[in-house]
Amino acid sequence: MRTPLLAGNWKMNGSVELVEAFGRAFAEAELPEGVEVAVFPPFPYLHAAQNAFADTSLLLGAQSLNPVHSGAHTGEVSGNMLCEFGVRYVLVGHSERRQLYREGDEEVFSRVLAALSVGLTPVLCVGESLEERDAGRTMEVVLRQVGFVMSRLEPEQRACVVIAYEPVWAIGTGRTATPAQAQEVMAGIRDYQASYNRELAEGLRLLYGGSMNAGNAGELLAQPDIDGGLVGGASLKVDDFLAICQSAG
Ligand SMILES: O=C(CO)COP(=O)(O)O
Repeated sequence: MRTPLLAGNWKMNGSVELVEAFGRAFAEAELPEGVEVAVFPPFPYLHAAQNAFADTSLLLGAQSLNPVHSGAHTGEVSGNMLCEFGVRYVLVGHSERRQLYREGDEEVFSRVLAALSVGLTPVLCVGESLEERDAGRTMEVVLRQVGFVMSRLEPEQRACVVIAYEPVWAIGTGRTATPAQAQEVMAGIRDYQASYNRELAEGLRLLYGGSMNAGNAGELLAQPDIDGGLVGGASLKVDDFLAICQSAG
């Protein structure tokens, strides 16, 4: 069935020291069998992470990529460059990028394509604002974000995408979606995919993100349509992140 994925998005946090601490802790840690764990440090730490994680099962993720492969794009990083550092996953469409850097659906789609073209697995982030939830528009917003990308992909490309549902109001606020709220949206995303292709929908990996921590992870991860987590703040503390990974068993 679906392989659970626990993904730690460090955002603009961390240090070489933290990378090394994760390497040491995960080299000794016993993780549940069949669970994938990936850490997404800022770009400058990818090389250190590739070395520090060499003796662990930790996979490497990146937080963004430019849609084009090279050229006059000062300050940007391409998918090819990420691959050189052993990166496997890349976040696309995180709400912070949508809000702070004005990345709209078209932009998100071009980044998903760029990731797929170099063999990276895009983690497509979607989620509604509090205003949208209060207006009863959660499913409409989430399915628009999902559909904009997925409906433009070939079936074999769709099969390579991971989707992370992160309600914007739950990110960094300590206000987690209840397991029932998260499950309802995840099931809605899977049903929507099933309307294209049932088999693809069954294999689609769906992560929950938004104030996930060691205390609430077990209950969230026990939901039938939640296949893992995209963890922000709690992924910066090695013991907390390990505890979350262990609750995926
Ligand atoms: O945005 C997130 C992960 O991408 C979630 O962040 P928090 O876990 O800090 O709420």
